[in-house]
Amino acid sequence: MNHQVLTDELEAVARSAGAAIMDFYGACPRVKLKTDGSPVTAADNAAEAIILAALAKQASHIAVISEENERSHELQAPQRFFLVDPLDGTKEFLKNDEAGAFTVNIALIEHGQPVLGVVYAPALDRLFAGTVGSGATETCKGKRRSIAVRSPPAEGPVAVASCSHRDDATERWLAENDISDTISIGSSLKFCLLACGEADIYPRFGTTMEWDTAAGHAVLRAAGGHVTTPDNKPFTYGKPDFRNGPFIAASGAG
Ligand SMILES: Nc1ncnc2c1ncn2[C@@H]1O[C@H](COP(=O)(O)O)[C@@H](OP(=O)(O)O)[C@H]1O
Ligand SMILES: [Mg+2]
Repeated sequence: MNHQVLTDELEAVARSAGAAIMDFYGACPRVKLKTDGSPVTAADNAAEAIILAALAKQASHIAVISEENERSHELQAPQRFFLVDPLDGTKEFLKNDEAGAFTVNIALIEHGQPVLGVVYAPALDRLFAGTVGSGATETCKGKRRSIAVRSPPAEGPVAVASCSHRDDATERWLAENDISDTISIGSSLKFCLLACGEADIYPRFGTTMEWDTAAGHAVLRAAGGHVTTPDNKPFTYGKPDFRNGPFIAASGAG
């Protein structure tokens, strides 16, 4: 299937998953703690079931690595696979505040790089989609527009950073790079703010898994940005246990 057609189909899947999440939003769903200490709720599981059923129907020949399906994490990464985080920013979801910074994430990886992805923030009704080579879009309140990264403003770049998982290494990096303007926001929306020209750089030194970053990374690539390791090496997917190392996401082409 053509990548752009697949992206369009995944937008609809992400919307269905987001609608299922919103059924639980504000309703204090029961929280379980996973072995890594991170929370999971019935909303994560409901969204994942919708996405996995849709992928099994539309692209059954492609392997799926999904956050809440722990058996999938034991797979040896093939050359082509989906990465799914049905509810990224679970801590923000549970806060139930006006920021609404939680997302549904679906990405396709080919040869270690994300080639397409969708990120949907149902509480904000912002849906980002990117197909590398064809561009990126944001659909908000029924209106779709093309998006692209911006050149950093003359007064200096604006950074984005995690809200719930800030760490000393990130603070040091921001200080060393003289970046004082930082937006704290949960979930993969950080990549999307770079992709749509609302921010310029996203340094991440704390823990993330590949499903946390793949879809946002795809949207950012499609919008003209890039992600590298802090020492400027390629940031690839299909790593052991699907665990990421530190990275810098930026608006410039790399
Ligand atoms: N100590 C930790 N152990 C495991 N995962 C962590 C973690 N700290 C952060 N994460 C990951 O960071 C994601 C949230 O990123 P952010 O802080 O940018 O919102 C979480 O996604 P989930 O909410 O899907 O579990 C989780 O996968
Ligand atoms: Mg996540």
